[in-house]
Amino acid sequence: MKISIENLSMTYPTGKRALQDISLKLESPNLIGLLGPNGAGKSTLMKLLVAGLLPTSGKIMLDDSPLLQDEKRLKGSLGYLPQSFGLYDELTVWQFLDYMAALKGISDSKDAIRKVIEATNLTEKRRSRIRTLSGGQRQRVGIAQALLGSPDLLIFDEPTVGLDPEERINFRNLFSQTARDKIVLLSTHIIEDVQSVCNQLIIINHGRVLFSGTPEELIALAQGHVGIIQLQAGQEVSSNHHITARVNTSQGVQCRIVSGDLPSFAQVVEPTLEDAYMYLIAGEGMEQ
Ligand SMILES: Nc1ncnc2c1ncn2[C@@H]1O[C@H](COP(=O)(O)OP(=O)(O)OP(=O)(O)O)[C@@H](O)[C@H]1O
Repeated sequence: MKISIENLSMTYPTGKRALQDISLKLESPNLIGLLGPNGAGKSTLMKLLVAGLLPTSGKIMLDDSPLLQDEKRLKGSLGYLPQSFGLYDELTVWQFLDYMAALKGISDSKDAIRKVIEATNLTEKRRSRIRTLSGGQRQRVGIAQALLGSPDLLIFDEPTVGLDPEERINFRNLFSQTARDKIVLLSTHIIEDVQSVCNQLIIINHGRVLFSGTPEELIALAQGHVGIIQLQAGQEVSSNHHITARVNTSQGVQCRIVSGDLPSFAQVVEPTLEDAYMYLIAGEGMEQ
């Protein structure tokens, strides 16, 4: 599967320009992390990709036909976990997934449900009513319904919200396995979620694409722009630099900073993915 996003813009009826002239190519197999601060436009992009919203201008091509012309095909090959997902509280996990399987037109639903229940570690909870589940378990049910029928395109809007660290690791592994022959696009605020598993990262801010490439390419952008400085009592970091960590030591305060222009006394260090992300996002307001 190949998705081509061409000059896509979205302005809400309120006049809010959520996306501005976005062009991107997504190809399977690929696990893609969509990163950006609150309000950057991530959910809007995802809703446009699942034809839940119509763009103001531009288009999305699914293989070689326009997405909106081929909505039926899209629905058959799509798994989507929206950011807020209404579950039917009185149904059991199995009943809910059975209902979702029927909506998706899956014929061998028993087998399909069993597979996603196992993948999301819900076997013990399959007969529990959804209202009795914890936040993390409910999130797992949301992920399970998206996986039903093994769709070629999976879109997860903040799938790891509400999951504890162990569950987050399990899900990272699950996304990575799932993406072996599919496109999985996941949005998150948590860099660790994408660090070890995504082969493509897309960073958006203020409705524009700031970066699309591999994690290594993102890190390379920040080379020479991350350093450690030691502050004496009463000394402050200039507002041109962005602090990513601050540790109190016996000699004073040690700060890790990212900056377009590191001070000469900074000890230059290798950037992490988080540093590189901060460099890119904060860079819009930094002196270069
Ligand atoms: N239905 C809507 N009507 C008007 N404005 C909207 C609507 N939905 C989103 N917006 C605005 O569009 C911008 C992008 O929102 P969007 O939800 O796509 O961002 P996001 O990156 O997903 O943010 P978050 O990480 O907080 O979920 C924001 O300024 C938001 O307030």
